[in-house]
Amino acid sequence: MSESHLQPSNSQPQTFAQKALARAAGLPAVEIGQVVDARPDVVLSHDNTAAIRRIWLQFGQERVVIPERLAITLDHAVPAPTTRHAQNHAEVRQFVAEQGIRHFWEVGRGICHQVLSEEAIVLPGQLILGADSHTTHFGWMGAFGAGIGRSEVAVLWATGELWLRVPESMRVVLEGELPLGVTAKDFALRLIGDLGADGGLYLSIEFAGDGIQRLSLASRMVLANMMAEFGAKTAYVPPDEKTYRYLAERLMKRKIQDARLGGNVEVTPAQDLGASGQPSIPNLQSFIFDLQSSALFPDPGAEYVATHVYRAEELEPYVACPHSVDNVVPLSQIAGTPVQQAFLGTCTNGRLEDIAAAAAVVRGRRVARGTRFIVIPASSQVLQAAMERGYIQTLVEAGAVIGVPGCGPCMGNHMGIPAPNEVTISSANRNFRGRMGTPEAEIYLASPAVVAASAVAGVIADPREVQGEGVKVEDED
Ligand SMILES: CC(C)[C@H](C(=O)O)[C@@H](O)C(=O)O
Ligand code: SF4
Repeated sequence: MSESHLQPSNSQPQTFAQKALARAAGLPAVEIGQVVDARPDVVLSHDNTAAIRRIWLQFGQERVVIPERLAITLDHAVPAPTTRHAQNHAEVRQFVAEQGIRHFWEVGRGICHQVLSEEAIVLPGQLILGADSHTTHFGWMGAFGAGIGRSEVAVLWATGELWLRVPESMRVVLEGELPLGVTAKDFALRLIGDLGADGGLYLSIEFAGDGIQRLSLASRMVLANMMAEFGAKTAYVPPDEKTYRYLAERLMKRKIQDARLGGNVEVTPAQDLGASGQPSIPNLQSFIFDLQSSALFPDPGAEYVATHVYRAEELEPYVACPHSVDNVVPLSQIAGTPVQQAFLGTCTNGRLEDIAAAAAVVRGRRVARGTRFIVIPASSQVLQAAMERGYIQTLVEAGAVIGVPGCGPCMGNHMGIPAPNEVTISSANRNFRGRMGTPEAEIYLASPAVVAASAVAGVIADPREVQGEGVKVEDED
């Protein structure tokens, strides 16, 4: 039952979370703490779709009510490593076919959060609820993304709506420019280290400041993604021209492809390809304009539980030590720790700029004897772009192993499970005991450049020292 009668006046300053949930609930405005019935624009699930289906079947429904809003990827254990996984995938495919789900991506396309971003399935100001804790990811574009449980997803399939409490918000400001070799991952680790893994519990983390706007889109994804490890309900980065352009290009491409495939998506002639076969600029502009109009921004004077301000120049590379993401120390304190495995990938740090950073570090070097370097691009598009730019060749020449786009060993499914007592340095977001399989393994979390530097050094290492002059990687957005 919603409490929508508790409507505040529209004129009070609102946080992003208030605005986004008011929109999703079809209300003019909502109070912090109010419970609303929200209708998400997108409902995400992945390999766990089959398990959700078993819950949903108990409702006795034959058709999900919002098939067009479902987005499903196979990414967590792909290609299927065991018969059990293969059976699970088969069930997911059957569900997709039976329910006529258009937004489905097969094994190898990539990790759900990356794929939905690349396909512009979610747009600024929208609400995405996903059966995956890192659905906070979509804050990179100014969408409200939140992880929910499997039964909640089953309820959404059945009814199209779910109650949510409007969270309180925390404002996190980054001022200035990150020094060479210091990344969004380091900033996220520093924040979580300072305030604890529950420092953002059920909060909406609103990023702000010129330091945030300077970040590449890929780096903004790192921040929003990592906020799941801060206990946050959602995260928000204000969208800008870069965001709109990225999404507009992809949205336009997808709509045109859908129309060509004979789908029921309406594409007006104005949105079709120009005579050259290339999308013409005015059409792209119209998509950009639509995205700008749907974007939501917090009002000045909105209510925050706290504001934390960081000066980018004062940050340095950090590492989260075993066995918790808030066990954070400066890299310099832990450098020299031997590692048997270095893992670069995941929805946190498996993008082109991450692979570029790693390639820049290992170019002309070899992975240390006694250390494996596993690189898994977050998506097939990332893999392709990394091949075109020669990064994959550089990494393979250095002795890295390239895996199929997907989650890989991130949660201990396959493709790089450590042995007991081994140490892994990873670009992922979680390092709790047993995360990659055995509870006896140790996991350190760091930025891609640190992971790559450690792979060639065989010990946790500073990329700025391995590289000599530091690692300057161009913005790849
Ligand atoms: C399997 C899935 C439900 C899980 C999550 O919710 O995050 C996974 O993606 C993870 O990172 O642990
Ligand atoms: S890459 Fe890791 S954190 Fe991201 S969705 Fe997959 S298992 Fe979860």
